[in-house]
Amino acid sequence: MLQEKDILLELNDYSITFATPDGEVKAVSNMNLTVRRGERVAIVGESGSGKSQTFLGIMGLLAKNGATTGQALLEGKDVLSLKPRELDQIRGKDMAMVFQDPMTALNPSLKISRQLTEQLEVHRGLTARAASDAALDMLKRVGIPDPTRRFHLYPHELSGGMRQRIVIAMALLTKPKLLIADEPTTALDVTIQAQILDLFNDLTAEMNTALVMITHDLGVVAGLADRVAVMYAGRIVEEAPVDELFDNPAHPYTAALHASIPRPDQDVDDLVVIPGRPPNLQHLPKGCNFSPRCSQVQNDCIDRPPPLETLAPRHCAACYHPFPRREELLNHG
Ligand SMILES: Nc1ncnc2c1ncn2[C@@H]1O[C@H](COP(=O)(O)OP(=O)(O)OP(=O)(O)O)[C@@H](O)[C@H]1O
Repeated sequence: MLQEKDILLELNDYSITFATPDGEVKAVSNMNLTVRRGERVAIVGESGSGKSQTFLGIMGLLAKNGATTGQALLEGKDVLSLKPRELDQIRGKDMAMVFQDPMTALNPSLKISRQLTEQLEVHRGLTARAASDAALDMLKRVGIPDPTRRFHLYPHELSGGMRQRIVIAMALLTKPKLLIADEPTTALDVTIQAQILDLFNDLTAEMNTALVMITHDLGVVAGLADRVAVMYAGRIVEEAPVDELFDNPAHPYTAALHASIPRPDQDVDDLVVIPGRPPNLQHLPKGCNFSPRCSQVQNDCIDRPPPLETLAPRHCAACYHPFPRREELLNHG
């Protein structure tokens, strides 16, 4: 049974809209999600499904034309209702975000040393000396070779992989309770990607930091997350522990994503592609957002959006006609 003290983040009926000259864009619709302390949750979906905006909204970093409704409770406190100064206190201390491009977080004109120590002095009130020791120690932990020398370099003097390690060090320095990683390895080459993902795993586990990993690639979440939430056109369509999601995908969109993961023994020509395109967020379908592309669509799917319902312990899907569980299929021959 999930106890209140175990819950770190709770989204309740959380929505994001953007006002544009052509009308309202509904980027995130009525989202409910819980992240426990120390848990690793992957948020998976195609480009434009609302993954990044969901968490930018929680961090108070939406574009000016964006607005949120509902609640985002961090340790019971609604971060959506905080004043900018109060949010500043929490951001960087209790929750931090790492992006695909490390340069979004680094100031090109400041040495690494300054960028790392500044927040320790501001948020933790450390002396310059103590902040410098702590920052150097963190550089060692994120695997920066020769950290004392690199400490005094500018960002452009480092490789992309090194810069991303610096950003991770920066995000973890204040020991946040929640770390949001938005496609943190997409810009890096494959070997470095694996190292960086290991680093996220090891350090967040060591600090009991909850990790939200945003990715478009369902193929990378095994081993990286405890639980997966699949998003489509601004809604969570399925949520389950990672093994359960792979063994028993219930939503036709998850099943299609699953089938489109390239396998080593497969020809490129045999890759499954989901036909059609996601809906326009200004004119969402009346029923299920996936219904225009869904292979299982029936009349009720077109009438009203399916609610997220529990199918098995900790496994929910928003579908009127979910795929049966594997054991049900076996029992029925
Ligand atoms: N300032 C804005 N004004 C209008 N629409 C916006 C604005 N910012 C984002 N959007 C829209 O919100 C939707 C969700 O975007 P979001 O970045 O969350 O998608 P995503 O799933 O993270 O995809 P990606 O991986 O491409 O970033 C997109 O369709 C995007 O066009």
